[in-house]
Amino acid sequence: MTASEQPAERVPPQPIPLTLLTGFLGAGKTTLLNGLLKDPALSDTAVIINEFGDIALDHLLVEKIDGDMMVLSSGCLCCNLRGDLVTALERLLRNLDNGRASFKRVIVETTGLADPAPLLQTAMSHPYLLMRFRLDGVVTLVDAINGSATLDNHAEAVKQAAVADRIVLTKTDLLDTPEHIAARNTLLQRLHKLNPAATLLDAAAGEATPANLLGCGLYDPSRKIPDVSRWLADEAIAAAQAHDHHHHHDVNRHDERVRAFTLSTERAIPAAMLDLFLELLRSTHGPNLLRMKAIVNVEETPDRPMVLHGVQHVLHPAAQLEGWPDDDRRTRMVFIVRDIEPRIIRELFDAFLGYTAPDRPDAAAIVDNPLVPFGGRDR
Ligand SMILES: Nc1nc2c(ncn2[C@@H]2O[C@H](COP(=O)(O)OP(=O)(O)OP(=O)(O)O)[C@@H](O)[C@H]2O)c(=O)[nH]1
Repeated sequence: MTASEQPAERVPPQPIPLTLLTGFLGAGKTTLLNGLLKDPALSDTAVIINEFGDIALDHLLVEKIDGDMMVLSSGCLCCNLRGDLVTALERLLRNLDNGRASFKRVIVETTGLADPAPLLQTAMSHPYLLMRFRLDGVVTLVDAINGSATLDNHAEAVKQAAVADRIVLTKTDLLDTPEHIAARNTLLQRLHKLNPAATLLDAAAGEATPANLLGCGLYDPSRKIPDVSRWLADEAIAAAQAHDHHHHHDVNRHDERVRAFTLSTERAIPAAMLDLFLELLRSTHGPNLLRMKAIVNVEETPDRPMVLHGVQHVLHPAAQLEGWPDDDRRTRMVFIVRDIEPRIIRELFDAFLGYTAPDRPDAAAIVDNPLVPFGGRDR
């Protein structure tokens, strides 16, 4: 056998960098991802999106240009999600190895409710994944408007900030009063205390570039506050226990207080009705409306659906799409709420669409008197 006939020595493939993109509900993860994916530096990127609840909309809203994309709709943030992530990463590798996909980097966008510790623990300890991927960094987005309230109320948000290599402050362009600016400075101090080693970047200032976000180097928990190592150790124990623990999770339920649900209708909605419905919702339930995402068939523009985003009391300006992303032309509104009974919002929606029951007020009655029985807290 001549040298040229020798079987080529198998060189193990270079581990693929994997970035975890996290941040609380509505912080701006998909917006940032869309921007990043347009950059030629990220043309070879596979994306895994994890959405909370059983109806996923994000995959319709990510303007993916090429490469692989997977959506994991999984509400369970312990064993199921861990397993789903492993399965999704393995599937990507299979596609890569048999030539069905070609990518050099993976970005995992977590749900805003994700506790990052189990995901990190999985990425850092699963034997096969460790061989093929290297955790390149955790990028956490923090909304400058809602960030402080979110840190006060949601332990997941604190963990997301504490484990980050890069913290990106979003929505600083919306800070237009001296009080807002002061609140932003307090938030920055708080984030620095939570995670002194993370680089803080401002999205609106154009700092969230691929060069600043990617290539963080191997993930190093020892550079984080001591809690992070403890969380990861706790997760290692939880992962071991999960082998013996297969329980059924309601994918629309996060905990006792937080849940997701969807409203949908075939009926086109008049723009004025939609505005009234959203305003009433925002003014009545504001802070407990953790997230609202919708694609809406507006009566006046049936071929150009409206995309809506609500984050706590902030209703972002609506965007109009050039066309429907797929054949499904129904209005779909996904809500993630805290301490609100889905029935309350569903009945309000029905009233605005004219689906009233004999014992319930219609839209006019609600608008004339917003204290009719829709507004209450009902856990
Ligand atoms: N003004 C402003 N709006 C932003 C910024 N980043 C995101 N948004 C808006 O915030 C809303 C939510 O953004 P998304 O990117 O969908 O947030 P997300 O974190 O992916 O949301 P979830 O997946 O539900 O957790 C959208 O209306 C965005 O246009 C920003 O820096 N400035």
